[in-house]
Amino acid sequence: MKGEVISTTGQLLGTVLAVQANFYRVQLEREDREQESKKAEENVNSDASVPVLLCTRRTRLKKIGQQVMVGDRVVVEEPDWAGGRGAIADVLPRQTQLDRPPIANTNQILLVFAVADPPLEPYQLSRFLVKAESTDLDVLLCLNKSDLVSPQVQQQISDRLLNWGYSPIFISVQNQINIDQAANYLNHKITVIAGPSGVGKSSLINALIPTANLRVGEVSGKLARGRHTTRHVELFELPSGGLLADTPGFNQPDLDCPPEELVYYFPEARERLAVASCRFSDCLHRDEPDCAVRGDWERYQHYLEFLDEAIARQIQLNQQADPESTLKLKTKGKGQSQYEPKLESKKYRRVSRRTQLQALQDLYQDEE
Ligand SMILES: Nc1nc2c(ncn2[C@@H]2O[C@H](COP(=O)(O)OP(=O)(O)OP(=O)(O)O)[C@@H](O)[C@H]2O)c(=O)[nH]1
Ligand SMILES: [Zn+2]
Repeated sequence: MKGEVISTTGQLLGTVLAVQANFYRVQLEREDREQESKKAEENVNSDASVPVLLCTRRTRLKKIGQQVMVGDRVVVEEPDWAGGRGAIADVLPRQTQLDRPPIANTNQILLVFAVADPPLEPYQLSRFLVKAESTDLDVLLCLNKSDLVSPQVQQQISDRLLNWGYSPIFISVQNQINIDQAANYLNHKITVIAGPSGVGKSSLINALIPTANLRVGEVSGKLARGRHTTRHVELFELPSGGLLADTPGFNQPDLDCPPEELVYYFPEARERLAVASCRFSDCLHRDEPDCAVRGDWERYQHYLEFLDEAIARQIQLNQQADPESTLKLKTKGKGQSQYEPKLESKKYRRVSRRTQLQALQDLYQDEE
């Protein structure tokens, strides 16, 4: 039986597309939809094409504090086919979890940049790439507006990015170039789309999903704000299967990974470390002797700059977590305070490592 593939117990499984107040829009998995349309056939009033149920969360889940996120695969009970309602009874274990935007089970990040208008800035691109790599998800790179540059220029860009460890797909939403090729990479996956403003993200989503109807060419103004908040996340269904997250426009992503991890977010540096090791295991690849990473690769300068930033950030975090290295300010009563020795100095404690999958969060900042 087909249904057995996804559920051995005959449960209804679905994916949460959006969260609206206390309701969850759940798209049933294909096999279930066959069942559903069978049921719908039996019911004269129902619409056989409705694949989505508006669901509540069972009290039991609330009691155990089980959150339901967009992207979650859930067990749906008591489907009311005619009314399009149901109840979420369980959440399947998450494969991945992004915090900003909050999406479970994301497979990959699709970075969109333009080859021109706005011009392709290597440093900015590098930053987005490093941030995306730090999520540990697969990273896809699409370069839009290829209609604006010659094939020779495209080749130059392509050669350069190959040295960075990437094979970009050149697309033109305007001239419908390579859109199908890009779409192929999104099949049956949950993809988060990201990239700077004006590169054509909305245009691309509209080209991939004509029913999405996103506004194009709107400078992030007041109208756009409602949609562009991290709190509102929505997954759009791709016609050939797969889900795409429409995400807010965002600023320069912060690089907040621990400094010692940064190097792994450069594929070309990873390659060096795969074949050789640095003399010191805690090498930050600056001026340490016998470093396997330091060298004449193009983005080494980017690495050094991002490293400074990551170190500065870590120092700042340490200070926030521990403003006095050995003394703690204790407030007593009304405005009285005194320093007390700490029982345990946190001075040398490493900043707790954030889940890598949360690292994208600074990509998506509320525009407020
Ligand atoms: N020449 C050319 N222009 C394009 C192409 N794709 C999109 N554009 C134009 O680029 C501008 C920005 O497109 P959007 O889709 O709004 O860009 P966005 O990335 O969603 O921008 P934000 O919403 O600010 O993040 C619009 O004027 C589009 O018409 C393309 O392939 N070629
Ligand atoms: Zn090194």
